[in-house]
Amino acid sequence: MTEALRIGIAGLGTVGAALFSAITARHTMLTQICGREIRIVAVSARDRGRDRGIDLSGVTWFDDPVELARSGEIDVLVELMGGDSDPALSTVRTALGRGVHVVTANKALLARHGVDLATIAEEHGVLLNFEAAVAGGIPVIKAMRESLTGNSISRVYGILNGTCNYILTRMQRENMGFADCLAEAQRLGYAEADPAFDIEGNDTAHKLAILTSLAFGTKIACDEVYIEGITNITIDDIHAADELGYRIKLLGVAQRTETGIEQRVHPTMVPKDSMIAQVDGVTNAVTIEADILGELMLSGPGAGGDATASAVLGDIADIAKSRPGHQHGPALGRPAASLEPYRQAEMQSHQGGYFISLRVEDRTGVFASIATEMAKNGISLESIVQRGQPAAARSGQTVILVTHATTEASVRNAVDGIRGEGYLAGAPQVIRIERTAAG
Ligand SMILES: NC(=O)c1ccc[n+]([C@@H]2O[C@H](COP(=O)([O-])OP(=O)(O)OC[C@H]3O[C@@H](n4cnc5c(N)ncnc54)[C@H](O)[C@@H]3O)[C@@H](O)[C@H]2O)c1
Ligand SMILES: N[C@@H](CCO)C(=O)O
Ligand code: NA
Repeated sequence: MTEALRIGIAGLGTVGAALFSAITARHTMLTQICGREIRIVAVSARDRGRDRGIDLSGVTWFDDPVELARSGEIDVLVELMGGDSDPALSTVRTALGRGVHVVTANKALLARHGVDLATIAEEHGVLLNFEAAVAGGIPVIKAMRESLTGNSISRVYGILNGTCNYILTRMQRENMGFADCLAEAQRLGYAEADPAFDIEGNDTAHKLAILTSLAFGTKIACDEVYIEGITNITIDDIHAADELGYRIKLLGVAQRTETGIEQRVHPTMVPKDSMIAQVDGVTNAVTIEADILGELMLSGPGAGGDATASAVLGDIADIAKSRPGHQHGPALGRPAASLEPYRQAEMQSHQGGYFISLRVEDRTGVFASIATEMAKNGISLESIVQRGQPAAARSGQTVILVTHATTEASVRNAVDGIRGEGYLAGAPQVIRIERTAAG
């Protein structure tokens, strides 16, 4: 039998410890499937003494993950530390540069340095696998990198952050407060080390930027993603959406338009009967619109130790099954040198429907003035309703509008015009509505 595939794991937190357990528990099965043993020979983490519920006797400990990458003891470096700079960056660079395969779950690192790292992997004839980096356990990287080859993709969108979807689901179902939902997501191992990355939308943006590159064959452009997180979404917004027949989800959307590519992350209203509206809790979903295949939707566990470890393990098994000397597929689905420059479409020209909620003072003519501002900007309304204020506010009204398809620029102009009228009693809430596949 071929020699064992020697694994070094840098990072033994939620994902690293789950991966260690999975490989240890399935040792015999993996050997049979891969035709060679997968053996963890070395690890690195910050705190050697911490109880992780795993047996580290028999593996070499490195205080410094870069030393692990340099050690010569390993065939595969598994990076599970996180962060878009050192030590993750130098650990991965060092491993690839020495001809060691890399598996990582680190979307922040790939979003910023993915093209460089893919180039180094190609130069050294090794694999850079990152299934766990986007939508956790869902095999979306494989689908886009391999199964959809030759398709032209027009749009890819989805729920890409388990923490946010978990928070929005519990707020909607149980009226739970935002902070309590977030604390629970952290306890369950879903959130990033700094959960601001989750709730402010950056984590979704990192994943979206990777998907955009795979979908459109362009260089990764994570700084070009328009980002709004979920921190301004209130239970009142969720209830108002519900009454109108919508759910609010944090979506990442990448779409080809006539002027370039739109990459946007924002809370989004989706019809309650759409497939994506039914995706709840930590579950993620990705929809890909492809010309040969048609529409593909993948859904499954998007975060958590075991779900993520499953994707990492699949990537390791692919390396174990590959044979030395065989050409390895490029990390981003095509040779890094052939990735095209990214061309950004302006957010102002985004087209779609909008939900606009305005807290207004009790004044004669307010309703008519709002309707006039909308008409002035060419916005046609699907509905406009007026209701009393939530209990917290003492007086006034809330006016809720749903628009037909219009442009971002028109909506921003109209809302600015309304602001200028002086009757708003709070910040306007604007939530985009996305066209989605029916359930
Ligand atoms: N938790 C999830 O559900 C999930 C899902 C998909 C991807 N990821 C990604 O997987 C990676 C790991 O996530 P996690 O949830 O296991 O994180 P974690 O915070 O639980 O664990 C991180 C591990 O890396 C080690 N580490 C961090 N900085 C280090 C440093 N400077 N030097 C040495 N060791 C260091 C820590 O000691 C710890 O063992 C991140 O990139 C994350 O974005 C996590
Ligand atoms: N914090 C991330 C982990 C999975 O990438 C999430 O909640 O989706
Ligand atoms: Na995945």
